[in-house]
Amino acid sequence: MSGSKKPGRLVVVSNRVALPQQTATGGLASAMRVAMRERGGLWFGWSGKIGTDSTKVHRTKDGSIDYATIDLTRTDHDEFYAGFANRALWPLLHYRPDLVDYQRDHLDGYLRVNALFADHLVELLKPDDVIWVHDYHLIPLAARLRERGVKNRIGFFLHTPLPAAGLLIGLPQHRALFETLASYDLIGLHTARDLRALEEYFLHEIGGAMRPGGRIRAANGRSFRAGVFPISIETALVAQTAREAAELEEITQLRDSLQDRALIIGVDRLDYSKGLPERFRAYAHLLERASALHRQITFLQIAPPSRGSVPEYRQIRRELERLAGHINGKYAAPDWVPIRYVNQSFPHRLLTGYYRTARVALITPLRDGMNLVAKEYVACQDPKNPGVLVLSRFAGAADELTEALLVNPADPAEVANALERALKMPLRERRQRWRAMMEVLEEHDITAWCQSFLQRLTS
Ligand SMILES: O=P(O)(O)OC[C@H]1O[C@H](O[C@H]2O[C@H](CO)[C@@H](O)[C@H](O)[C@H]2O)[C@H](O)[C@@H](O)[C@@H]1O
Ligand SMILES: O=c1ccn([C@@H]2O[C@H](COP(=O)(O)OP(=O)(O)O)[C@@H](O)[C@H]2O)c(=O)[nH]1
Repeated sequence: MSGSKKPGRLVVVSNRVALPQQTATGGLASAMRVAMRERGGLWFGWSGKIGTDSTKVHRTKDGSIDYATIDLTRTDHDEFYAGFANRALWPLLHYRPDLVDYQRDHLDGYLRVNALFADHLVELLKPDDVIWVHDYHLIPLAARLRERGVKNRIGFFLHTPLPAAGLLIGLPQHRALFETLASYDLIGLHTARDLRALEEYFLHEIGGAMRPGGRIRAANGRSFRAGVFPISIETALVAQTAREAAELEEITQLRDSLQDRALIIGVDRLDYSKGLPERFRAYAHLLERASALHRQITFLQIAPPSRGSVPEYRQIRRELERLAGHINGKYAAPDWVPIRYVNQSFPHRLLTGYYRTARVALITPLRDGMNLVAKEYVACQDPKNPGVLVLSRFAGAADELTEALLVNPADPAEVANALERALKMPLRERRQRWRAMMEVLEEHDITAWCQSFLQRLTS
């Protein structure tokens, strides 16, 4: 697209859509809501509802964003979302082949819903629209659109990690699925490791070839580009919201309830990829080892339930209830509860105040595409007295937030050591580390992310 030509309308397509007035507890929805607000355009996806008619498109508008959503039938929801996307692809992409439950009818449902999305989209598209498809739910969407004659630029962003080819090939029918990525013009990933995995897969499993300018040519002759685009947050606004949130009644209540104890915070969807049982065990390890810290600290874990129709998610919920009960039973005193475990989601504004109140954020996923909570925590700190981020080296965010205390989440002793170090860290070191991370987030915010992807897609 030439520099002087007005860019075409942006059409974002994702399974999860952040509809107006909804709390968006996932990173994709919260990030794309901000990106869409700035640029405007059409956002197409699932309404979040199960209905009997998926042929009807619901339209609504919020400022410059036009929303078009469809309900999913019970069968489509179970096979596409709860089935193939979240019981086969999600564990595979998060390095958990042991949890992959591949079922042929789930794959059929996944392909059917992708075709359904394509059927709806062709009715909504204009010739100069720039289409940006998001995440593992919609890998074959560009191929289905191309079959229907769509010639527009189509980009794809994968919000999860991408594991090495050796793992990807364990998925039955992997080639038929992943080869369709070649129908996109540009594929975005969070980290260099994810990009290497994509290249390796196409070169060694699909029989593709690298072309000048980082292009990858697939076996069918189509070529596409791929690049690293780490997603981010609206840094300045998040920081401002946190400053203002300090005055909210809920934040005062939290502060009063702490009685000068240092707050450690974790905020994660209740997902096995987030390493919550390992985190609870690491905290217990610290309590066991450092009795001087008893009554001095409080760990608040916010964990809104997620994907409750998938059995592994119900199981992790039971496991955490048991662990939290066990740890509190063992270490609590009449006037102190070591873990506050809350299965509820909170509006973003309130979260920013919680982050600012916390001396430490304990964010230890076993694998995570990015982890926006880590970035939000940093942006919310008081520059004069910032808290410390303890972060899993397996979150995409660790590639940029190198001044966090980086840990292997599977090692309770290592996490407990980092936690203790964070709690005792002198102000000077806290400030140095925070400043370095904040500079990264100020330069690479969500606007920069969105612009860099779309500029590459349209150039
Ligand atoms: O839509 P749900 O099934 O309720 O799940 C919520 C979202 O979870 C995942 O989020 C990812 O995207 C974030 C932003 O890029 C990233 O920081 C995080 O590491 C990822 O886990 C999922 O990829 C989304 O599709 C879901 O909407
Ligand atoms: O109660 C909650 C819990 C989480 N979030 C938001 O949900 C997003 C989670 O994104 P992240 O990338 O950390 O993980 P994901 O859930 O997408 O895997 C962040 O913007 C959080 O602020 C929220 O608004 N309320």
